[in-house]
Amino acid sequence: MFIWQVIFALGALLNTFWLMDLGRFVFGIGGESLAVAQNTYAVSWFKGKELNLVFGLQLSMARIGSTVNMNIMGWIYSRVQDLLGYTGPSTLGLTLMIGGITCLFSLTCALILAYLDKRAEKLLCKEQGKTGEVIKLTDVKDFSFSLWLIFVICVCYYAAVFPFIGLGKVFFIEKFRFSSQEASAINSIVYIISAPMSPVFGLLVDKLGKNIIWVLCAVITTLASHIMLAFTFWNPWIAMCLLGVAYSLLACALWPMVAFVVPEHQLGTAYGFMQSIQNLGLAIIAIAAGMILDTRGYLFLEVFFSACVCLSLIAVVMLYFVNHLTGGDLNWSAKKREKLQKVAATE
Ligand SMILES: C[C@H](N)C(=O)N[C@@H](CCCCN)C(=O)O
Repeated sequence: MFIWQVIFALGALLNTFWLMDLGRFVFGIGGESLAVAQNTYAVSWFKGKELNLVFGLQLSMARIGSTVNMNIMGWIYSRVQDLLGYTGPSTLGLTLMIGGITCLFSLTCALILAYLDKRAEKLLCKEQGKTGEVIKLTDVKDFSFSLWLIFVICVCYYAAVFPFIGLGKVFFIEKFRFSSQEASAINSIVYIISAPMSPVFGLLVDKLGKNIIWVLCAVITTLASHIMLAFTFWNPWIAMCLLGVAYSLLACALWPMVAFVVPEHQLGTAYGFMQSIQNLGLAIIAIAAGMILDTRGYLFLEVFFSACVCLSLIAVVMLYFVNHLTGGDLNWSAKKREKLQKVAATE
């Protein structure tokens, strides 16, 4: 990602748009692979401990990053412009190079993590505990129905959050007559809420367990928020704050569930699939949402997003029953999980 951020910035410096496109394309592949690795690391180190909190903290860091980026890049661009005395490709290129410093920091952290992970593996003799099972893409055919339901919840839920935020600014300007600045502020509130709230919710889910119930609460709250935005003229800050809280709760409770339904050696494949399906869904839905907006307007768009959340709700309810009927541990309380973990350790 660091290398391709530099290539992206070089593309701007040289005023070569195709090079910028290429840089972003590979950067995107790297970014999602990084997220898969992060999730897998988190599970392998924290399953049975503070896993939901760790996911909450990851999300919080990512959201602090997005918020800082949204607010600081414009300022850096102006400073570079003042320094060079003109606007244009070199100003943009230099600004993007400066932005790349965060990728360098990320790379340094990844190298330190790799070293610590290797060292811990040796100290804890983790190699000996390995089952020798080989990772194959064909593992997909062994994925349980519960895992596929988690994928459906993920794609349908995120479809009503990320593409909505993408079109949100114009929505608030058109429907609520907000100024451009007010619309930007309300549109970023979801990410701003998620930065402090995600670790809090992560801790709560760790202490209480019952992941499916939390996901259910988050999906219902999100549906209420979209319905408010679609059919009422109530102050939209209420709906957007609700959406921010619901989104933070969902992300803390949903992603760790994968660890309960797949064996450890298939975790990377499962998270990789979850993100591929999520991104495919987001790409299709972002195009569909844009078309609906152009041809039918904002009411239809909000109804469309509400329908996506409804599909996600159906999948959560199905997951609840499938998990119950198959004796799955997705909805166990934290106490029960701890008790069974102790029993397993003594056996
Ligand atoms: C970036 C990825 N496609 C994604 O959707 N991430 C989730 C959270 C993933 C859990 C923490 N690694 C998000 O809500 O941003």
